[in-house]
Amino acid sequence: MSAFLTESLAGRVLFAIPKKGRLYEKCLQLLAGADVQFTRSNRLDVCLVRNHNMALVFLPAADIPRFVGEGNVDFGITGQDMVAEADVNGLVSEVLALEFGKCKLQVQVPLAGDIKTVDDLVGRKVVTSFEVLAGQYFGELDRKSAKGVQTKIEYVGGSVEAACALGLADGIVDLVESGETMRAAGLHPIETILTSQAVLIRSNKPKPSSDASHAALIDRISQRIAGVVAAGKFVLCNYNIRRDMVPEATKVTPGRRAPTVSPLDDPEWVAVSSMVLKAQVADVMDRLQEIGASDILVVGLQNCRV
Ligand SMILES: Nc1ncnc2c1ncn2[C@@H]1O[C@H](COP(=O)(O)OP(=O)(O)OP(=O)(O)O)[C@@H](O)[C@H]1O
Ligand SMILES: O=P(O)(O)OC[C@H]1O[C@H](OP(=O)(O)OP(=O)(O)O)[C@H](O)[C@@H]1O
Ligand SMILES: [Mg+2]
Repeated sequence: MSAFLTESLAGRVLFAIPKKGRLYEKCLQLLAGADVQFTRSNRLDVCLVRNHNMALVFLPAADIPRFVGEGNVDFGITGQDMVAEADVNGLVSEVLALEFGKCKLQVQVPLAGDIKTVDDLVGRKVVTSFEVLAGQYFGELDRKSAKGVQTKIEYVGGSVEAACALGLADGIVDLVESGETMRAAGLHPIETILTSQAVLIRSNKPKPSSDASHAALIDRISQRIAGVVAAGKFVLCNYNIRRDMVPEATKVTPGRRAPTVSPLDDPEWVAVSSMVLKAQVADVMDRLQEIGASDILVVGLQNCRV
């Protein structure tokens, strides 16, 4: 890192972003939605933010919990699985679940084979990129088992699913989202160790140079990101309904605090506006129609503050 860059980082809030992989693109979308302006030069893993006293540090997702935990970086985005694997309990706080990067960490074994349960794996060989979590999980099973043996946990950095076919392992512990990788490798899940999604984490050990303005900036950016996440999760539902049906309508669209009810020129009717979970909107529209609502409009949110 050039002396110039080191100097210009001094006094700035540092925000860690996964440098590549599954979480990268979504993180860029969040930063754009939060109006964090920067230009990432080719290959450079640190860049200054133009419109805030902040710099972005692009790091492997697996390293982010440790950097944030040790206070080198003020806050960051990574997977809950990475936080658990880094064993940084008490050193970082999870500020916000980000609703992407959803996956499960599962114990998987060959479909064709003699291993049917995790107990069958006790004393055998398990290959994984999550040696801490797999070690804790099988350590516990080993202790409970009457076999008096230790399950061998071996680390590989990627393409974990190939380990069984290559004769390296009897089972694996790896991430599953669609299940495509697992099925293509002739494996099936026999246990889920944890479920995960991307999260915003914050250091519990602020840098000695941090002051109140730093804490305020971390809060402001976290709130902006929360707004972008909520905008992706909710839609705005507007409709007209007879005034006497408002109590029923409020049950269907309670809103986050309460629905907005506005008078119309016709005294017997009102207009209602309410935030609704995107995942529930079709069902909500059916129910609104059933209770006599009309002109039901659903509008996507570009951004919001919640
Ligand atoms: N298939 C997936 N679906 C959803 N989220 C995933 C998936 N795979 C990984 N993740 C999430 O993204 C995080 C980073 O995984 P990613 O695969 O990007 O990192 P990596 O394996 O270090 O990088 P790469 O695969 O590019 O070498 C994981 O810790 C997990 O939280
Ligand atoms: O259930 P699926 O939708 O198939 O996704 C799961 C796969 O995604 C990740 O791998 P990635 O593509 O990051 O490759 P890697 O093994 O090299 O990390 C993970 O390690 C699984 O292999
Ligand atoms: Mg990967």
